[in-house]
Amino acid sequence: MVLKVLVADDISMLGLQKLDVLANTEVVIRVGMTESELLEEVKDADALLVRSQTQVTAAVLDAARRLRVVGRAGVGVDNIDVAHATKKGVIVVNAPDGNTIAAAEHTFALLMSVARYIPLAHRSVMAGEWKRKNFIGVELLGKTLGIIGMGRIGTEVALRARAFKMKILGYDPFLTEERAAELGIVKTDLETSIRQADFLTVHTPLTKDTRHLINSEAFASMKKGVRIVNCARGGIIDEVALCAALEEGKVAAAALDVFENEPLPADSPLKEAPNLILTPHLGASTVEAQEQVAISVAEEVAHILADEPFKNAVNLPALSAEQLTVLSPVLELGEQLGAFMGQLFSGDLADVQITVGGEWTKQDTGFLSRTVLKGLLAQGYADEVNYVNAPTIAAGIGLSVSDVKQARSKVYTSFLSVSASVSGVRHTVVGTLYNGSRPRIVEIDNYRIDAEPYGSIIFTYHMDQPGMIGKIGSLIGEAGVNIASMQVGRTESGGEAIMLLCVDRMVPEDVVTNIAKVAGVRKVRMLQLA
Ligand SMILES: NC(=O)c1ccc[n+]([C@@H]2O[C@H](COP(=O)([O-])OP(=O)(O)OC[C@H]3O[C@@H](n4cnc5c(N)ncnc54)[C@H](O)[C@@H]3O)[C@@H](O)[C@H]2O)c1
Ligand SMILES: O=C(O)[C@H](O)COP(=O)(O)O
Repeated sequence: MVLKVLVADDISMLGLQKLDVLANTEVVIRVGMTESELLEEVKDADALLVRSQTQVTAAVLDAARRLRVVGRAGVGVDNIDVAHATKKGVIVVNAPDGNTIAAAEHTFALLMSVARYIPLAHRSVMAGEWKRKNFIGVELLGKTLGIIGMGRIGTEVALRARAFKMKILGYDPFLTEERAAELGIVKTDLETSIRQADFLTVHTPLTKDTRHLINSEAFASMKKGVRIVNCARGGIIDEVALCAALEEGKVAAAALDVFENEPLPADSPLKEAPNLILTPHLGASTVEAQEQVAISVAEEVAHILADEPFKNAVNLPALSAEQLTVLSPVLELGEQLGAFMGQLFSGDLADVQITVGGEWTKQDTGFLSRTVLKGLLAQGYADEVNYVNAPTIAAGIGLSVSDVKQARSKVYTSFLSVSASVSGVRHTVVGTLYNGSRPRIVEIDNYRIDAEPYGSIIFTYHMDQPGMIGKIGSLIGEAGVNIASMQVGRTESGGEAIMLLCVDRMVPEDVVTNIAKVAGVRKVRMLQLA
């Protein structure tokens, strides 16, 4: 099958060339599609690449029957319905670092512009005027700059402001005193930054907490003559309140690169507001940034389509290449244990407990529950479930999942235990790795066992009595199926026992039925693992 990568926004060719590593792939560039064109084009797309213009709505995601990844050549993913993508198992990746410097430099260009009215003075000269007195600005030296959001861009803005010898206040819930001291800035609360700033710049994402963070109440508490910049997201600053504050002179000047509605509507009141400088979302628009974000996101998409490790997913926990090298056999064990459990104990699942034990507790095993759940839920959700949506599907069916770490292990150096209530009965499967890389099942409920969790498996619960192995083995042999290995386990002589037979292929249904009829067999299951 030919893979289709649909490019819906203007993305640098230098990046798109990175997709050439994919065999059998068609890159379809359709910039500026209408919504209905997008709904049609996305139907058979395996990947969709966008910037901030294309709205990747729930309807777009629902129309996409094969979509595995949405790649955002930039930072903000507010044009993508990430929650819906997660539900549908579609990975969303962005390019978080590529445009940081471009956005920080554009912020600085706007800070200088609000200090010295440069675009307004330019417009005046172009209109034939020479009004030097109208454009008396202020210096940055010694002024207080308030930065709301001290992430990548906020930090770069702070570093540049230090060169201008500004006093810098930073507000960010994740900013520590140590980090602030390291950057040479003062950590404050939101109100202090807003109240004391001569210049205020916002660098947060747009969330329900940051929408209209800077509103009329905030403007009221600011210094008269404050200058304001938004090069982050439209809507962080309330545009109506900003217009009013500019009209009354509370705000001396402001600059916006981003807007509540983009493109800016022709009748926007922002166009009439005094001392307001507008740029059309240019923060990331440098040659360097566009090349970097395009390369980064195209490489990520290529990795995802080739089933290789990737790192910038916004709807999956991050795993570095080093972590992946160490953890991949553990993750594989998790998925196989989940699948084994899901197929062996069918019924109403509730209350899954995933316990990591021994040496593995020293690793970041946050991803592990996704692999276990993917294996476990594959029984009921086959092709639908993947690492992205496994927790969402689990939550959707009311399955509570707890992750436990148990540093001490009496028996194994490291182990993984999956325990769940199935139709009211608690079952546990324990696995470990042999030689650090070969997954083994070592316990099933109270039975000790040693089996590889792969391929076709026949599993029985039966009475521990002479002749059982021979009878069951004969039925399988008569069906022409080879037995590769056999494991038995019992808790006491003459009690109930288990048998796990790895066979070269699935045995026919009627053979399974005949095994179930052997006297002393209580239950038989045919499992098919990857
Ligand atoms: N204008 C442009 O073209 C352009 C270019 C790049 C990025 N951006 C936008 O700039 C913003 C920042 O990007 P970044 O790469 O620095 O992101 P980032 O994730 O590195 O930083 C965002 C910071 O905001 C903080 N934050 C979140 N909620 C907050 C709140 N309520 N109050 C204070 N701080 C809060 C976070 O803790 C984080 O440190 C994003 O909205 C991004 O989309 C715009
Ligand atoms: O979030 C971002 O990366 C910026 O807003 C850039 O958006 P753009 O890719 O549409 O220029």
